[in-house]
Amino acid sequence: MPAVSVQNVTKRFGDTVAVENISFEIPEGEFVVLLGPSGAGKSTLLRILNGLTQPTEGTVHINDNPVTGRRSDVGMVFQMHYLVETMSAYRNALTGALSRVSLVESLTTQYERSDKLAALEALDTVGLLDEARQRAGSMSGGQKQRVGIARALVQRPNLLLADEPVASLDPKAAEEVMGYMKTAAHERDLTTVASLHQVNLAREFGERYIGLRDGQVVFDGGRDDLTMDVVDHIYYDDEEAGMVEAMG
Ligand SMILES: Nc1ncnc2c1ncn2[C@@H]1O[C@H](COP(=O)(O)OP(=O)(O)OP(=O)(O)O)[C@@H](O)[C@H]1O
Repeated sequence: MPAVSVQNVTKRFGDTVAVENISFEIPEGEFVVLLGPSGAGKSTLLRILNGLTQPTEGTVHINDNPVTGRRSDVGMVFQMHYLVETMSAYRNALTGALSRVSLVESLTTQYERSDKLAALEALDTVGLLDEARQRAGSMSGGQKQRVGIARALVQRPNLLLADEPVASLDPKAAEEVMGYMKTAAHERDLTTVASLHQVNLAREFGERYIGLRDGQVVFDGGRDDLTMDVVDHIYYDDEEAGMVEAMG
């Protein structure tokens, strides 16, 4: 049974076709990178996987269960970390546990001991155990993003999604954050789908690549198949790709 199964998924917004007849399966534990130019449909696809957006056509299954709405077993890391800046890294990570409780419970939250341990474990995974008490607002962009990953891990997800998680970071911090995300995924055999704009990072951390263009899958393969020609094909139309080639 694949961890994720996407079958003939199309999403239209009025006349705009954001995602067109996409199908793929992801085995458990695979680290997939979504590539594609702006507007290719990456965020829409991630939101469909998370149940935040309903496809116009087609189906998505996670561990054989159809995705029909927001799922608590899908963790999400965003470009903007959305941390509570006045709270500590630990408290922020702990809020990942809220996805499993009802709204009423969350207002009077008494966290379980197992959740507190999970928060500390997750902070350890992202290399921030020593900074657990530090206020999120006083952390660097890379550290904040790592807290965001820890928070998603506390959710105990079956699937981890990341929408351009390092787009606002400098290259060194971006590489560090991706390294921690990969480690976290491997340690937990956690199926991961991350969209990335930086092809070099994608190459370094991805195991499989799904290239989107105009809402369609134009590439699905491993690192060895992700040649420069393939990257050009994903990002540029044929005329542009020819110009890029000619420029050397
Ligand atoms: N809520 C919406 N309403 C209308 N159109 C939308 C909506 N969300 C996305 N779109 C359109 O769907 C297409 C795909 O957008 P999407 O944000 O998924 O692309 P993307 O690959 O994530 O782009 P980027 O890298 O810039 O984030 C675009 O044409 C976009 O304008």
